[in-house]
Amino acid sequence: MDHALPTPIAPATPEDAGPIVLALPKGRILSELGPVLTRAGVVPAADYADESSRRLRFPTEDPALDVIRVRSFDVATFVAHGAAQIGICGADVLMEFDYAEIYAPLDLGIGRCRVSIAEPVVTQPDDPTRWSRVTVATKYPNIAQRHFATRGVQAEIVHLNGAMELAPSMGLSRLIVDLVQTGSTLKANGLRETEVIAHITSRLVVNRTALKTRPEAIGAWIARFRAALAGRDAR
Ligand SMILES: Nc1ncnc2c1ncn2[C@@H]1O[C@H](COP(=O)(O)OP(=O)(O)OP(=O)(O)O)[C@@H](O)[C@H]1O
Ligand SMILES: O=P(O)(O)OC[C@H]1O[C@H](OP(=O)(O)OP(=O)(O)O)[C@H](O)[C@@H]1O
Repeated sequence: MDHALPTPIAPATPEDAGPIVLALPKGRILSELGPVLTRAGVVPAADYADESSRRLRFPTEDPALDVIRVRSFDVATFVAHGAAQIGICGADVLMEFDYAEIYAPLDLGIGRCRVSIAEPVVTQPDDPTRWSRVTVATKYPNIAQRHFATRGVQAEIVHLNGAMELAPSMGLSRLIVDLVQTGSTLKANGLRETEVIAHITSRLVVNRTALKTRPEAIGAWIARFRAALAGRDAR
């Protein structure tokens, strides 16, 4: 499903637009991002990496760039609406929302995991091709629904924001769709991975309208991140 958005109100000139805003996800991606940001020349105020700080918007050493720190899912929302012009989030988030306004030019190769289906180890083997409907606990309702629909199966979604692994044993759902990396969370909760829906890494994302209205600034940031990935220092 394509999420259409109202057209953002463009400033009269790029100069009126203020600093470019880079939306960064707090949590595990942020902890892997440090070296890439440094090589790309993003040097935010010292407290941006301190998750106990209550501040959410940070200046950087470059007066033309500010950083905001938001939840991973919200990076896509800020960028899709043009509130932030660029951002970094997992491909899982992009798959879930499928925002037409977001362009994802760069795979950052961090935050590697997969979106998978899992079921209780004790579940009797069954032939999924014979299902017409199935209950699924997930924080990815669109990904799950689309995936099962391609099999002709109607997914009844139980939408959770975390701890999906508890759902089958507590009678909430037969299956879960969640992120898996080492598999240790599934194992610790008596589940097994039965199918990989997608392999995931983190992406640099940009707002398509901002790329048209401020092509030099946004293009320069894409180039800096590309150089940083290639191991070159942008500064
Ligand atoms: N186990 C994992 N291994 C590697 N990458 C992961 C893993 N779990 C999540 N990710 C990636 O990191 C992103 C953010 O996940 P994280 O667990 O930090 O936040 P969250 O718990 O989904 O967010 P919030 O705390 O806002 O609810 C995910 O969208 C995914 O791309
Ligand atoms: O296969 P593993 O290496 O065990 O990783 C998978 C776990 O990582 C993620 O959770 P996270 O730790 O981010 O916690 P949260 O979703 O509850 O925030 C995901 O939702 C799984 O629970």
